[in-house]
Amino acid sequence: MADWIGGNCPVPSETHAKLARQRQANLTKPAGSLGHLERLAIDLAALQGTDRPRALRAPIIIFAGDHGVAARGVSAYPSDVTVQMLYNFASGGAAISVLARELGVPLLVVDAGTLSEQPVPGVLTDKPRRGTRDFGEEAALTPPEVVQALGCGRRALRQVIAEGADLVILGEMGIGNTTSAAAIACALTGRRPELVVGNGTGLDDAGRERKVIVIKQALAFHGIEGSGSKVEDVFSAVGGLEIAALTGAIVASAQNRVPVLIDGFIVSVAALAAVRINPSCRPWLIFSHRSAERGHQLMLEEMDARPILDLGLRLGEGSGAALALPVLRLACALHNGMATFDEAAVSGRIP
Ligand SMILES: O=C(O)c1ccc[n+]([C@@H]2O[C@H](COP(=O)([O-])O)[C@@H](O)[C@H]2O)c1
Ligand SMILES: Cc1cc2nc[nH]c2cc1C
Repeated sequence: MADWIGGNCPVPSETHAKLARQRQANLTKPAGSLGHLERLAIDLAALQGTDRPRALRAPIIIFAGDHGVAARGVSAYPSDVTVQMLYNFASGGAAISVLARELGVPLLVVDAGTLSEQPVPGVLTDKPRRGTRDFGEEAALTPPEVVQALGCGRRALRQVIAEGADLVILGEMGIGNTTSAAAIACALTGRRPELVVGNGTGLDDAGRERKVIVIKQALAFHGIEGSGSKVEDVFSAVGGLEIAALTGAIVASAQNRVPVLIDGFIVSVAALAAVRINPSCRPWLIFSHRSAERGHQLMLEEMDARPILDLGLRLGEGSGAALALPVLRLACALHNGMATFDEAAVSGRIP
């Protein structure tokens, strides 16, 4: 395992959390009436160590990778789509490209392991190999490939936060990656594949059953049933290059005091792996939405997470996280801009 990944993440500032809680209690509204928005502003204040939290600079990183297991008919789309979408991200036509433009935030796309032979213009290439091996018959990745993929995430993260970031948004693209993510989720939690496996890009029920069987057989083949396996062994057996890169980016972000807005099922599985490797990164994670992918709710429960949105999304690309950014921005605006009872000469709660 990469030596840097266990390095402690800073503890959020309890002093600023306390000040933010006091401020929320003094703002001109019934106590607690802004619900989850209050919690978000307080958490951001503690994470950013400030009286005035903000979510203005929120660069997006998308990690892309291909999956050998896709050859087993576990996705509704062919593997070609992964690289084709990289061109779409770069030329501005993908959902996340539109959202990034509307939000005024930069978008970095990283090829962490697609099948592409050539670099895609406008995309950062940092990949140990082209696609994973089919984990139905061999280990998806070697241990050094896992270490390199974790490092890819850290390098991209460092590049992006060097330009300044109040938080980062992480997303992914990879045909077949819900199969890899579900296998990782099963191996880290001991849950049965039936409970974790979803329809991904749109498999029918027969396809989903095939996916369950592929994962069950792979967990047995690699000896990672139950919940006792180490993350590095799980990544090597059934991992994805973009998923390991996400895990590296999540830990590195927390180590660098930058909160991470987590997207859907795949990014949440990468987050669970990050929390298992380095539990001190957990306070730095903000969960943006509940994906329609079966298994996502279990991941959220596993990390005791409460997502901001629940819109039935299952796109990936960081789209759910990007959509939650305006809520975070407005939570900060309310926290910073509302008048207190004293300032507005409004009577407080009857004692
Ligand atoms: O983010 C999610 O919750 C999510 C749920 C289902 C599918 N996806 C996206 O769909 C792709 C993986 O689906 P699949 O069926 O090919 O495994 C990948 O590119 C993901 O970004 C994403
Ligand atoms: C077209 C398409 C776009 C995507 N974006 C993220 N995952 C995706 C999967 C497909 C199939």
